[in-house]
Amino acid sequence: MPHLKETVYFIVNPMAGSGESLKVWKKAEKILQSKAVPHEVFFTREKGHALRLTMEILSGTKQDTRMIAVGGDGTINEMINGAIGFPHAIIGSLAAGSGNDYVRGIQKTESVEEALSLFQDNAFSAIDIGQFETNGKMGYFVNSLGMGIDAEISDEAERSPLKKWFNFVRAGKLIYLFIFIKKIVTYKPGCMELIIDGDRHLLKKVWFIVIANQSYFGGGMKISPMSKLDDGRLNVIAVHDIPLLKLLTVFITVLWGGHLNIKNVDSFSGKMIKMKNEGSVKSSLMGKLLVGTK
Ligand SMILES: Nc1ncnc2c1ncn2[C@@H]1O[C@H](COP(=O)(O)OP(=O)(O)OP(=O)(O)O)[C@@H](O)[C@H]1O
Repeated sequence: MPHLKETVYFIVNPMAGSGESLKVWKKAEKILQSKAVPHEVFFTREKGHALRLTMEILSGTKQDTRMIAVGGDGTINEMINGAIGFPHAIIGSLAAGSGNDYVRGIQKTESVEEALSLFQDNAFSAIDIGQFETNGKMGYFVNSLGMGIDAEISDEAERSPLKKWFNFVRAGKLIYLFIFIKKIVTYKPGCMELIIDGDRHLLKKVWFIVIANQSYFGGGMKISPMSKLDDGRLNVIAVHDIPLLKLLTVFITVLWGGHLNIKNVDSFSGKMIKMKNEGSVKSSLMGKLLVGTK
């Protein structure tokens, strides 16, 4: 375990939460200075930079190294992908994005003070990490990955110029709801083949399937309340064959996890999951990563 005298590395995404991250960093910096915590800070310049910085820092040492993202789920996701293959990486995040599902579900605190104290108190746990393969691309995740309307919503939210506006009025999460309402009219649910640890499930009219390693997705929706961070399994939630009105109730009840009582919402769990429609995603449990948790 690292000693308090060892440098803590911060990677700040100045664009996360439409600039909110810089305010979060200023607050964190004051706390670090007041407690004389040795630290170094790097500011990301573009997409992919947090991943490269993480690899560079970790390849320069073999000692346990604490690295903290100051950003949202995109930033911590890049850092996790950069930390793969470095067993001395200890990763954490300060909530500074618009969704912040990582800090909500994994670190279990969105407070800057509490998050920093986790790292000072060496409050770390090893959590499961998922690996995925799609269209020849390989990557890693600790939150979730999805196929269907959910993936299209996340993708559009990420690219939407409206995200900045929603963040500006401090309603960052509403971007997902806004795009969902737009998509629900145009989305055509299709058949999906799901193979979980060798068992095949053929699902008709699939609206979305989420493979979750932790409870939250989409900026605070409790998609997978039964997910456990260290149980060595991934959870699968599939919403299919559902009338439109009932689908709307899924998107309301998912806020507290009540959607699992709806007949057309199925849940599974396993270690190796394959999803196939026009594209395909293969996902499996990969190993463990040490992160700060309450
Ligand atoms: N300097 C930069 N300029 C533009 N984009 C950047 C820069 N640095 C990082 N990025 C990209 O910004 C994107 C958004 O960051 P991030 O996901 O952390 O914030 P967010 O979208 O506000 O939060 P959340 O994902 O929790 O909703 C990431 O995909 C990241 O790669």
